[in-house]
Amino acid sequence: MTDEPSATLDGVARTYGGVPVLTDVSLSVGTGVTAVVGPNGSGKSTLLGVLAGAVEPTAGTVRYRHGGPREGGDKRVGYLPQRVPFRDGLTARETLGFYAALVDGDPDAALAGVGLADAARKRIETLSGGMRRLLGIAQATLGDPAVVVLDEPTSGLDPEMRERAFRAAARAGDDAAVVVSSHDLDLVDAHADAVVVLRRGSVAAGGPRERLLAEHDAADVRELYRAVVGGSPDGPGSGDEASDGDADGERDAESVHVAGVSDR
Ligand SMILES: Nc1ncnc2c1ncn2[C@@H]1O[C@H](COP(=O)(O)OP(=O)(O)OP(=O)(O)O)[C@@H](O)[C@H]1O
Repeated sequence: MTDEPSATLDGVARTYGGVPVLTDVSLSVGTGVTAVVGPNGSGKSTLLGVLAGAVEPTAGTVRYRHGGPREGGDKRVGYLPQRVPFRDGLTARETLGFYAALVDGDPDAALAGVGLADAARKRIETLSGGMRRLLGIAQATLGDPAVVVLDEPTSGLDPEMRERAFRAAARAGDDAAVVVSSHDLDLVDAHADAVVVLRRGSVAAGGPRERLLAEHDAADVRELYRAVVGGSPDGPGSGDEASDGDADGERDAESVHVAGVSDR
């Protein structure tokens, strides 16, 4: 392992139709799991899209240690978008085989890695929502990527499947920089090495989880979130509007190195 970041964003901004969605985001991610949390609409998916090379920033730069998705790097960036259009009719193994052929990956190892080896012959349309998400995580980890970007891999899943999805993400984090957005603060608390709290498109707090908790005198990520954003992502005050005020602007645009490997 090394302290050198796997990916670094510097002054990244993104607007849609002139409306700012990300503003001056600077951060770096390294090996391990970095969780991106924040209210609905705070820019999590946009940030993950930028990291994955699927969304073009309107300002700023993204650098990858091993070369990025558009640079023909020696290690690609794996990406699980919020909605994955897997094709009905194919089995789980056939689906992964298709993606594996694109990146010279091992579909059986990827299936086993997310605990789906026994479901290899099941057709996509017979998989539960949770199994599809796990298959999506397997797809994103094919080909030994240096950076794995998972956009809300647990949304809509039951507690057991959520835990499995995060465990699979954490396993991938042994070798890669795994960046996962989530509203599930308890799982973030249990599995994330580093946390980025987004608020209105800016980094309100970010860094190794233990360090952030100590800095904000928080017992867990839920308390950290409350201290930085106000409310919780799944309760009253979860929206940006509801938490207007005290924290606004104070910590915006902080430049952070989020996945300190030495803090794992
Ligand atoms: N393609 C797009 N065109 C126009 N506006 C967009 C587009 N994508 C995102 N936005 C807007 O940008 C803002 C941030 O969206 P984003 O999906 O990044 O937030 P998020 O934190 O992931 O939200 P959620 O938690 O609800 O998934 C929202 O106001 C959204 O409506």
